[in-house]
Amino acid sequence: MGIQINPSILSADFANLEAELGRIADADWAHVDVMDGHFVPNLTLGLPIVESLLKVSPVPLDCHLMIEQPDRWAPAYAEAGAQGVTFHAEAAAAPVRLARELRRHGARAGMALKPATPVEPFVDLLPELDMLLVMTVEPGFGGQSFLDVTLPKIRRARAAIAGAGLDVWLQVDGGVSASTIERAAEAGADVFVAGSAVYGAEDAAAAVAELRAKAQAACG
Ligand SMILES: O=C(CO)[C@@H](O)[C@H](O)COP(=O)(O)O
Repeated sequence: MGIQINPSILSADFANLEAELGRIADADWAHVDVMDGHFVPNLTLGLPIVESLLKVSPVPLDCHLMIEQPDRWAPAYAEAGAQGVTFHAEAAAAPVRLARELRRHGARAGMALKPATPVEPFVDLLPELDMLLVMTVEPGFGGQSFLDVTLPKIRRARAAIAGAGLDVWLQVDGGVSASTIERAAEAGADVFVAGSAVYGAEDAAAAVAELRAKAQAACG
C-alpha cells in the first residue's frame, strides 16, 4: 500500500466536521479518536457521530478506540461500516477474538500499544491483525511532542512484521509533523496519523502532501 497519511480529526473544528473532512480529501484515511474519559483522561465522540461521519466522509474512517472494554464496544463500529477499527492491547480481554470479530464485520483490525507497552508479547498475534499502532505520545490529547523513545519499538515492530512475512500496516500516532515524520518512517512506520500538523495548517492538502513527500523520501 505504501506510505499513508491519516489526519486526525481530533484537531478539527468539531462544529463543522463534514467541512473539515472535505479539507482532507487528498489524505488516505481520516483518523477518528474515540475517547471514553476512563481509558484516557479525555472524552471525545462515540458511535452515533461515527455513523454520521461515515455518511459524509470522502475518505475511509480509521477509528482509534481509546476506551475500556473494547471487546464489548468495538464490534459495533465495524458493524456500522467503519473501514478500520483499532483497539488498545492494554484494554482488550481477548484480542484475538476481538480482531477476528472486527474482520468478520468487514473492518481492518488494528491493535494499539501505548508508549510503555512492549511489542514482544504481541508478536505472535500479528497474523490476526491488519495494522499495529505504536503510539508516539501518551494517548489522550493532540498537540503533544513526538516521543523519540518509541523509535526502537517501531524498529522492532517492523522487524517482527517483516520477519513473519506479513502485510501488517505499522501506524504511528502522536506528534507526527514535518520535522518528525522522517524519523518515524526511517524506523519502519508506513501509516502516519497527524492532527495538529494538518488541521493547524492553513492549507490542509498542502500539509498532507508535504508529510507524504517527507515520509516517501525517508523510505528511499
Ligand atoms: O490519538 C491521539 C492522541 O491520543 C492522536 O490521534 C492525536 O489526535 C494526534 O494529534 P497530534 O499529536 O498529531 O496533534
